[in-house]
Amino acid sequence: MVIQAHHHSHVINYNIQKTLASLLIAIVGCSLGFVCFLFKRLRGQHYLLPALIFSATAASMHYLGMAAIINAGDWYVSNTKIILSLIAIFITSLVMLRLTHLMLVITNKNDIYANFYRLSATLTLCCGVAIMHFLGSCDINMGSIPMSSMPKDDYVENTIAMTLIVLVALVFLLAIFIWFVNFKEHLSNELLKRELIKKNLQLKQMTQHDSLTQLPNRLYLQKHLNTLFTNQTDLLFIMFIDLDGFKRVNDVWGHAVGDELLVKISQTLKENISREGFVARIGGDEFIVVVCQKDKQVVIQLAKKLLARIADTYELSATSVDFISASIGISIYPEHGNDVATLLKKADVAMYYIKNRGKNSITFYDEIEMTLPS
Ligand SMILES: Nc1nc2c(ncn2[C@@H]2O[C@H](COP(=O)(O)OP(=O)(O)OP(=O)(O)O)[C@@H](O)[C@H]2O)c(=O)[nH]1
Repeated sequence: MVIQAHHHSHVINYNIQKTLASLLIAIVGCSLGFVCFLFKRLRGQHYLLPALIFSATAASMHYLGMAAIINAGDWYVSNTKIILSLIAIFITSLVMLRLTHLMLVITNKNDIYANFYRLSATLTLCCGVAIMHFLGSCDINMGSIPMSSMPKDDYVENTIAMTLIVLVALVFLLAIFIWFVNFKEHLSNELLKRELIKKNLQLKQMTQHDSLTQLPNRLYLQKHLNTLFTNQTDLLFIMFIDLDGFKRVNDVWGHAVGDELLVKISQTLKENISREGFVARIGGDEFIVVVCQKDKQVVIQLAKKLLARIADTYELSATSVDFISASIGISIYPEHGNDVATLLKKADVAMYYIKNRGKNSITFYDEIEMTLPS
């Protein structure tokens, strides 16, 4: 179009193959650049590759288009100007992509900022293409080549051919635009879907975990135990751990310090259980440890280790605490029951049995020694 706008003393003709090739490159390159940009956008802000594709496309289109002019006369462009034109189109492509990204992340597309970014992105790309065009063709001298010296089939009459080419290009661009609008819709749906999945996961984490210690809560424990019951071949040991003397920490140093201690004890339990079992917090200073083991002695050793670790000294922000211990009652699946409520109740009864006999110890549930509350 710009070449057409020049005032020439003669008719300019174009090599049809080269002209079509430059249009094809423009269409394919722009589509590829946008697809690459939009897919990258899903993963992060990477503009480099799409900007390279856009600038390579614009440069190929421009220089191939120039080469398609049959009677261009002397045409020479210095290396410096070629390099400058490439830098200009690359930088403007980067800026255009950044502005497009800013526009796309605004949810309300009629927002004044969204319109500002949309307009700025368009103008930036127009400026980039214009700069590249003028830098890349300012030294051209439209000479006149006598028509009679050209093979007849090698060129087409300027006006009709160019009109046809521009019309075909417009149809292609319209198709790409419609595809792009649909794709944007698909993209925002995809982003919304991801956001929804993330929020659902957060919600699940919140409903199934204790907010203070981030340990699984009673709900999660119940689900976990039910899953274990269906898949379990070994014995399952359910340890009911209740801290001894915890209330004193709250009473003397306040709830914040008590919270701090609970977090530390949770970490201690997690570290000492690691992959041997599962730890949950089901109440104030009550924890459950589930261990899948064939050997009862191993479980006794583990429970003793937990007692020793819990009785460690804790360095807290306000004080150090060295008087905490724990009472641990243990029930066994399937010996003591095969549902969560019964097994937790029996482990709880065993734990109270210890509490009433001096605390800081472990015991298994015993049908004869202990009585279940009715
Ligand atoms: N800081 C803090 N305290 C809590 C939380 N939940 C419950 N508590 C407190 O924990 C205490 C638990 O009571 P107890 O188990 O009777 O206290 P204890 O001193 O360990 O008593 P024994 O088990 O008989 O040794 C209560 O004072 C509750 O208010 C919590 O999330 N944070």
